[in-house]
Amino acid sequence: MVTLAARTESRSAVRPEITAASGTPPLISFRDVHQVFQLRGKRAERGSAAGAREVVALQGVSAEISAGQFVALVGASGCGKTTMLNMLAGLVQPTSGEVTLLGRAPELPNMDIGYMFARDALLPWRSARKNVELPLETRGWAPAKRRERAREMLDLVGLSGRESQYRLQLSQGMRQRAALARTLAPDPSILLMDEPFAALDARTKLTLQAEFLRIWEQHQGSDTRKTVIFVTHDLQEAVLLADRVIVMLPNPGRIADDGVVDLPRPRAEDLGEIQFSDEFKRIHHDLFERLEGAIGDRPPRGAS
Ligand SMILES: Nc1ncnc2c1ncn2[C@@H]1O[C@H](COP(=O)(O)OP(=O)(O)OP(=O)(O)O)[C@@H](O)[C@H]1O
Repeated sequence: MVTLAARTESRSAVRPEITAASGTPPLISFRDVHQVFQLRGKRAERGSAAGAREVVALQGVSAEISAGQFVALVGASGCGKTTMLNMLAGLVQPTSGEVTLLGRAPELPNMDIGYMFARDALLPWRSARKNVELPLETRGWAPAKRRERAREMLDLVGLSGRESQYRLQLSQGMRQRAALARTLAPDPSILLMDEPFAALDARTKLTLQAEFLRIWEQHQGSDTRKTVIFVTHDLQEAVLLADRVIVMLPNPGRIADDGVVDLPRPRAEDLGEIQFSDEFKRIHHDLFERLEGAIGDRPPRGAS
């Protein structure tokens, strides 16, 4: 059943199935979060010409995310998606409001978090294997254990045989695979993914989406399932991968819609077909309408 139910107006009452069980604090909580960045230097000069020396990156953002949920943050450039990830990573403190991870303000560094970016960010002077070993080094793993884990992870993402190659010798798709292996290697329980597949061609993107989902869905229904916050511009990608889609709007950055995607799981093996299914099209269309409605500052068609 399609249940893109929780709309802007009812955002404070997030649907019961996506809130934590009563008595259990949510893993992640944003409470009335505002983020204002002061512009300096040339940006401020440009801004002042337009009458603004600051950017309201987030305004009144509230959301709760339970452990094990796969949440997509979707929206146009500048609506504050990366800022939300950076807050969870402890890189940005909110101007006002509260962000908590297991009831506490996020701290830096947090070894339970894996952060993956749109561009691979592989260190060019390190081989693929050495890149994957990097987060294990910072966590103090012994060299032999690191090597073994890196090989295992590169194998998992289809890069066995490429261990000793460097960034320049790898295609963009291979670099993203290596970056995915590096993110997953220390087995973090929370994955912050900032447009991880945006730089890929459509075919490679679908392959990597499926491989990532296969790895994530292995732990389906167990306590070890990772919580994923997945930033994307691509509504289709959001519906295909996530359990829940939070749609954001810019100027100021805010949540426009927040709903559950009730497509069956596991999906990894059928992603190619799912995107052509009637159910997928219906959810995608519904979300698109809601987004258009929010952009136009008018209720979407069919809303009462
Ligand atoms: N450190 C900073 N200093 C000043 N402005 C910032 C800073 N970080 C973000 N911003 C501004 O805040 C707004 C939100 O930025 P953010 O990167 O979170 O958006 P986004 O939705 O992730 O955008 P994109 O999809 O383009 O990555 C933008 O206008 C951006 O220019």
